[in-house]
Amino acid sequence: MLEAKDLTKKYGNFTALDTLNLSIRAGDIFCLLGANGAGKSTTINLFLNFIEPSSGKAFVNGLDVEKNPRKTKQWLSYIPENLQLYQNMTGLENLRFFCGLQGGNQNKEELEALLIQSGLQKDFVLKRVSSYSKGMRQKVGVALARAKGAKILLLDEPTSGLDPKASNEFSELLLEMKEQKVATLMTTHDLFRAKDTGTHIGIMKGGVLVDKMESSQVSFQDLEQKYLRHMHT
Ligand SMILES: Nc1ncnc2c1ncn2[C@@H]1O[C@H](COP(=O)(O)OP(=O)(O)OP(=O)(O)O)[C@@H](O)[C@H]1O
Repeated sequence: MLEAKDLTKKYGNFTALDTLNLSIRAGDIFCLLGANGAGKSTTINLFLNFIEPSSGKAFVNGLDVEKNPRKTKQWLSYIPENLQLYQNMTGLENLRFFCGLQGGNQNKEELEALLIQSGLQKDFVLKRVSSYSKGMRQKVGVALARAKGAKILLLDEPTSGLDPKASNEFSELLLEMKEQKVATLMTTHDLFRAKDTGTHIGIMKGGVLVDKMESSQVSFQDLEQKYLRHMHT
């Protein structure tokens, strides 16, 4: 579970995130929308303890991330917009390497199965990552999250630049993980994906969470209108 309590980040006089209050439970997919510079990545970075809050707190499974950085990171998996993998290594070698860093000891067959379950085509498992599309690299990221058994996913614009099919495949993976009670926080500019995949949607503007809704309670048209109204006021 992820929780923000009055979470605030300031850079000098500038407030990047303003008293955010948010709760994301097991099985939730919370999609955070907002214009460039709205504070979405700042939110993710605070949960990851990459940056310190100016005030307020970020909690992972009830633990303050500032006070328990190692413990809380163990529960999280983070997939950034551009996942950095070793280009000269295969998907399988990358997965083995990064799982090793996480303390994992899966064998070759288990790692291969994780990649295939995460949607990577079998004939790419042993190909160098330099030949992968962005969608394929993201699937390695999902495999890594699965290998870790992470119950919380932090995703920063994971589908930006993916074609609709690849983006849809990524959504399918998120929905599978939702069934396994994974809690997901995903930033995105894709209103359609937010409505289609998210259980909850938040709209951020100027560091403030200006709107929050259950996606089942709004139509796509309503969401689009709400979003545009917030951006124009
Ligand atoms: N180290 C920093 N120093 C000063 N300002 C910063 C710093 N990091 C981020 N900001 C500012 O904080 C604000 C929020 O940035 P953030 O990256 O959270 O936006 P975002 O909603 O993720 O945007 P995008 O959609 O472009 O990724 C921006 O105005 C950004 O310029």
